[in-house]
Amino acid sequence: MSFHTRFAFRFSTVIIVILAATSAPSVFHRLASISRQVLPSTVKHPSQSSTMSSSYPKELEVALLAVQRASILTKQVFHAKSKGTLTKSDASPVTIGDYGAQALIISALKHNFPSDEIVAEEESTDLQQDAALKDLVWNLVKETKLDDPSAETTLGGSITDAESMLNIIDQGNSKGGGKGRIWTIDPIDGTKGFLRGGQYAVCVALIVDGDVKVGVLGCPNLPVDDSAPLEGGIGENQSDAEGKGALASAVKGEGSQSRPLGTGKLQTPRKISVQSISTPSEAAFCESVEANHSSHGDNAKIAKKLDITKPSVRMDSQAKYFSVARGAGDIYLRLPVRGGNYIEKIWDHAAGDLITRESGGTVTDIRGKSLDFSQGPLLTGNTGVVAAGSAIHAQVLKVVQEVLSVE
Ligand SMILES: Nc1ncnc2c1ncn2[C@@H]1O[C@H](COP(=O)(O)O)[C@@H](O)[C@H]1OP(=O)(O)O
Ligand SMILES: [Mg+2]
Ligand SMILES: [Mg+2]
Ligand SMILES: [Mg+2]
Repeated sequence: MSFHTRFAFRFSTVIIVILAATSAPSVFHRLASISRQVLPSTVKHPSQSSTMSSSYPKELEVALLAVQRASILTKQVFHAKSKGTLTKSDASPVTIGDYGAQALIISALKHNFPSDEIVAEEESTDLQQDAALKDLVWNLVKETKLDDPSAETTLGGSITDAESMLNIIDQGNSKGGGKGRIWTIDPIDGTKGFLRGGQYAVCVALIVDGDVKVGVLGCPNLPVDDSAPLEGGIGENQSDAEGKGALASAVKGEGSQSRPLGTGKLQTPRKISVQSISTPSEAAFCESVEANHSSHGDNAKIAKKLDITKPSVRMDSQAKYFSVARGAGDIYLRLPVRGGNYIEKIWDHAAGDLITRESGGTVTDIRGKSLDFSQGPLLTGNTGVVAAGSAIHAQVLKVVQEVLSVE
């Protein structure tokens, strides 16, 4: 790094510390006031909520609270002018929000389920080499708390210092696979969306013997209202203003739910389901903003063949799965980019896949195979994703296969 770059970076990190210190109380105050205005009904305590009837009650409760707490942290970074962004070796961005959210989620999971394994997106190597950035993440992590002390007690696992925080970030280094209990975490899915002020998601899922059993998605910039229309454009300038912030969850075989994201006690959940359309021509498409993540051209050809007239809505992250699951969108296609060789990661799909299926959707790859989470961190057995309501999935898949010439 040149002297000038280093100076600029140090200067910007100092600014972030100042911004974080001065803006945190107002952000918390605003969040509290949003939850009072928009979220009238709260459950008494998470353990008394509808999570009680679940076959994974503790796992669901901890995952929901962990995502909620991590989202408080990401929202602070979302509002900061500078987000402490680094570029990883695969040229993708990572921010202090990604590191901080991962540390908080892993500490809660390890505290509650010490023998479970974790496959998480980030690792601490770059932070170890940058003391200023590390301190920035540590300041966020140690300050971020749910505003319900009993929920904080449930999560437990408080982190003692910056060095332990690095160690905790690296406890997400399991190789995954098809045996045992494995959590997968994407602390910020859609980091590019996060940076451009669009959609992003905090994602946690529990995979048991290769099968996703629990999935939670925190989407701070999606509307609370499940019936709100999909927001158009390319997902820019979406924010967590009043009425935004939704938390989706599902347990295998038990359906899926949505609730306001909130900042403390879990709010009362509502059941969600895909929209009951029986012909794809009525469907609304969601697709990636990034053209190198999914082929926009092939999507357009498929939409045309299906006689879809509504313009496709572009948004980043697993917010697309959540949108299809609650009937705001109908079809999410993630099609291999021609000439590309990207293999999807489990943390980018596990929670969204389960939430969509538990909402009455079907999720396959372009060959019609279910997503296979038993192969390690990568979805090596799958190519692309086709997610849609079960009533239209077969028709959509057929056209996907025609357009992509899938044998
Ligand atoms: N070349 C790529 N092709 C497909 N997905 C990618 C690629 N590079 C990064 N991703 C991941 O795609 C997801 C974003 O997808 P979308 O474009 O649908 O929002 C993110 O999980 C992002 O990781 P990350 O978690 O680092 O943001
Ligand atoms: Mg990333
Ligand atoms: Mg991701
Ligand atoms: Mg990520």
